[in-house]
Amino acid sequence: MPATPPAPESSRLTVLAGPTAVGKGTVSADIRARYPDIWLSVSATTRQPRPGEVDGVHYLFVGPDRFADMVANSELLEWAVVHGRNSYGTPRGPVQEKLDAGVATLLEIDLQGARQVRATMPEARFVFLAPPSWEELERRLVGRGTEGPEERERRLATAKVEMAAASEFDHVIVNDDVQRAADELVSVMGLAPHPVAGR
Ligand SMILES: Nc1ncnc2c1ncn2[C@@H]1O[C@H](COP(=O)(O)OP(=O)(O)OP(=O)(O)O)[C@@H](O)[C@H]1O
Ligand SMILES: Nc1nc2c(ncn2[C@@H]2O[C@H](COP(=O)(O)O)[C@@H](O)[C@H]2O)c(=O)[nH]1
Repeated sequence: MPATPPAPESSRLTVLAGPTAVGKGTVSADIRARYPDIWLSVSATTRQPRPGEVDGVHYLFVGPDRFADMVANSELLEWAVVHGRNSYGTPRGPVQEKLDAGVATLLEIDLQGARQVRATMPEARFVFLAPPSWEELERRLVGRGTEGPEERERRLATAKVEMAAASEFDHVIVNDDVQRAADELVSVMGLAPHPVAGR
């Protein structure tokens, strides 16, 4: 019997996408807190930090010139202008280092970025985080309180496009409860979910 070829490093890569305010950041933060074995990529963005966001933790906050340099120097694994405003991208070097070291790696990116990663690393897992309903998505966006009405409209317009693309993904997880959704994501990543403390 021929030996089974080893899985490529990129099979340890999971891409999480989904519409604005569905809870990608919240679910990722829960994973960061409860699953230290999973490494979350830190994206570069030209967006201004929100209150409480820390440079190097939530994002690498860079100016447009630095972002353009990163693109020109092929420093980004993927990148996109999201919601028609700001640029976001995944620094290539740290992702490659983690994958080479055998670390389970999670990217939280938009649909355009997920499609780019699919084209270059098709062995990765692609997960779509969905809201329990459209009305709940709108409630979460308003409730977060970080965008004004105009930006919320832009984000909801993108969300319609992203929702229509859910079937492109290998798995769809409904974010009805943060810890439950995080545990389902961990399970999809091929890791054993931890028991949830206090339940
Ligand atoms: N399961 C949930 N139940 C209720 N509220 C939630 C749940 N998950 C996230 N939220 C809330 O929804 C809001 C949006 O969450 P979050 O910022 O994580 O979304 P996101 O998908 O990262 O958004 P964006 O793509 O716009 O960055 C936050 O106020 C968060 O607390
Ligand atoms: N293509 C990429 N999209 C990214 C990346 N990092 C974040 N994002 C997506 O941007 C939107 C908006 O984020 P916000 O923090 O301004 O609310 C959201 O859908 C993120 O998933 C990235 O590196 N590449």
